[in-house]
Amino acid sequence: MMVQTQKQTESTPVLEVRGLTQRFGGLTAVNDFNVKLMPGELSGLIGPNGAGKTTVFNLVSGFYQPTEGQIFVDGKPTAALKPHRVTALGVARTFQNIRLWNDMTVLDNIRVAQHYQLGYGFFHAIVRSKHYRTREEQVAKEAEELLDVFDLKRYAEEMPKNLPYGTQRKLEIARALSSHPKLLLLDEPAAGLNSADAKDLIRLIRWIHETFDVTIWMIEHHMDVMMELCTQIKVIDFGETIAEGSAEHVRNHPAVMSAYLGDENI
Ligand SMILES: Nc1ncnc2c1ncn2[C@@H]1O[C@H](COP(=O)(O)OP(=O)(O)OP(=O)(O)O)[C@@H](O)[C@H]1O
Repeated sequence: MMVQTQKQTESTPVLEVRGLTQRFGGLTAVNDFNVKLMPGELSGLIGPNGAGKTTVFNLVSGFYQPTEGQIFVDGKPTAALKPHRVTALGVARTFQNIRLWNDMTVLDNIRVAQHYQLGYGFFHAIVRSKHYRTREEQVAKEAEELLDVFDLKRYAEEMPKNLPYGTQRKLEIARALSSHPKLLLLDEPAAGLNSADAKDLIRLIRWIHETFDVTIWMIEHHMDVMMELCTQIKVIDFGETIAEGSAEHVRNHPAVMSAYLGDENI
C-alpha cells in the first residue's frame, strides 16, 4: 500500500497544462499551450519579446483566468482559483520587474510572504491565541533561517530598495521560497544583471534546485543561463509552441533561429 502511494505521488506532475489559450480582445497571446513538469525538473520557457511567456506564468499563478484550457497543480485543477489560493496549493513566483515590498524591511518581506501561506484566521490574529503565538515564533525563526541560508541576514533590517540590484533579485527568490512551494516560477531572473551577477544567479538557482524540494520553471532571454541550467526548454512564438527539447536541440532548431533572427541573445 505504501509503495503504491509512493508510486502515485511520483507519477503526478507538479504542473500539467492542457490546451491553454488566452485571448485579449482580438489578440491571441497564448494558443493551445500544453506542458507537463514532473517533480524535481528544472525547465525553461523561451521566446521572442511578446511571445506570450509571461502570460503563461500569469495564467499558471492565477493572475489571469484562461480563456480556454486546464491547469493542474499536483493533480488539482487551479484555472478558476485566485492567486492566493494557487499559492496555497504550492506555486510561487518572481516577476520580470522585481516586486518587493519596499516599505518593509528585508526580514518583514519574508515574514509577510509566509503569512500568506499560513492562512490562520483573523480571530487568532486579533486575540493572539496560543496557536497564533506559536506559529508566529515559528515564522520568525524560519524567516531568519531563510535569510541566513541565502546569506542575506546582514540585510535583515534594511529596506529592499537600498540593496544592490542582484541582491534584490536574490531576496525576491528567497521570499518566493518562504511559502514552501512545490513549483517555483522565475520570470527573467537574470534581467538587468551584469555578467558577474548572472553567473552568481546560475549558481544560486542550481543550489536551490539541489537543496530545496522544488520544481523550477523559468523564463529567460539569456540563452547562456538557460543552457547552463535547464534540461528541457519549450519555445513559443506568437503564443504557439514552435520547439521543445534539450537546450542544445532548441538552440539549433530552424524555427527557433528564424523566430529569433536579429536577436543577439541567441
Ligand atoms: N493584460 C493584457 N492585456 C492585453 N494584452 C496583453 C496583456 N498581457 C499581455 N498582453 C499581450 O499579450 C502578448 C504576450 O505578452 P507577454 O507579456 O506574455 O509576452 P512575453 O513573451 O512575456 O514578452 P517579453 O519577453 O517581452 O516579456 C503581447 O502582445 C502583450 O502585449
